[in-house]
Amino acid sequence: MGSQTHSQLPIVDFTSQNMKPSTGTWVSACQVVRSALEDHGGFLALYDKVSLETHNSTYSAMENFFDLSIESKWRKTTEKPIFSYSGQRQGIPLYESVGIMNPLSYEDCQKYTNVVWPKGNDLFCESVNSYAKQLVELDHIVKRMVFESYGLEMKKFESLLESTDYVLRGYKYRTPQVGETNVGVAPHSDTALLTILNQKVEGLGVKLKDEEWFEVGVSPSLYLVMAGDAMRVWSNDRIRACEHRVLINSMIERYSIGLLSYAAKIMEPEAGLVDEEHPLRYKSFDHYGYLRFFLTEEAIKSESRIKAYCGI
Ligand SMILES: O=C(O)CCC(=O)C(=O)O
Ligand SMILES: [Fe+2]
Repeated sequence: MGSQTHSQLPIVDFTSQNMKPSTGTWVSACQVVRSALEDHGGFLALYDKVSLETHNSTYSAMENFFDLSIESKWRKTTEKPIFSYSGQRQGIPLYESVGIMNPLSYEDCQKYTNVVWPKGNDLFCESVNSYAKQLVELDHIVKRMVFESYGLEMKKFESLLESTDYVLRGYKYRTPQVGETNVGVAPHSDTALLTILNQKVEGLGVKLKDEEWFEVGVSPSLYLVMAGDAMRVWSNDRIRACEHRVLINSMIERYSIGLLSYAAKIMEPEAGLVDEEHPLRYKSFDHYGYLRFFLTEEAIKSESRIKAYCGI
């Protein structure tokens, strides 16, 4: 028996009453969040502000969506270069995902719902809107903690939040047939600033700093918070983009839900994170330009898509 200990993904408890700015709990959590993002690109969050009712109704609403006909799922719901629906993709036959742009706006949820369900679907519309509103607070807290831990001004944090677009994503994986791959999604990093994921069925793994895979648990109040390529640019490579993957090993369909954030305006690497030790690594960054670039041949051939797009 070896005495080798594997590293773990840090877990931060946001349910504590003491998790308020300026408290000791908050200040130490800021350090844990920053080191976890720098080391692994992510961490686990315990967060109980998404009610069980909203959690359950949003998963049901997502199941409802994935049960639709292929034609309904492929209806165009946004002009942005964001996958409104993705499925039947080469190499990942088990995977499907749906994205609702601007889920914090009830009106936009309604517009989305009316395109997909011309007769309406109040459960879908209300659930995704409530889910996003209850979860976005965690996104704000984490970003605030990142700004605080680097000693950056709060007005910079506020201006980042003001120019953020959100997408709520649902994921579904069917079980593999005999002889079929169990890879739900191959290892990758997300293009987003931050992705906050909850899974209803296990399968999500994170590649830690030491190259070990860490399996994320299942609970309505457990979220994986991950930095994406855009956070790497913003932080001038201080923060890693979290490498993750999904394996389907259970005999039931897997569902998960994520809240992803994107920079709505051209973003520069944060000036306060550029110094002699950390020279400027990226040019200015157009997030939607990056999403358009992402599936080009040049991007696919490159060693690192983000470096190929705006690296120095
Ligand atoms: O299914 C999940 O939980 C994550 C899926 C994923 O990583 C992706 O589509 O980018
Ligand atoms: Fe991902």
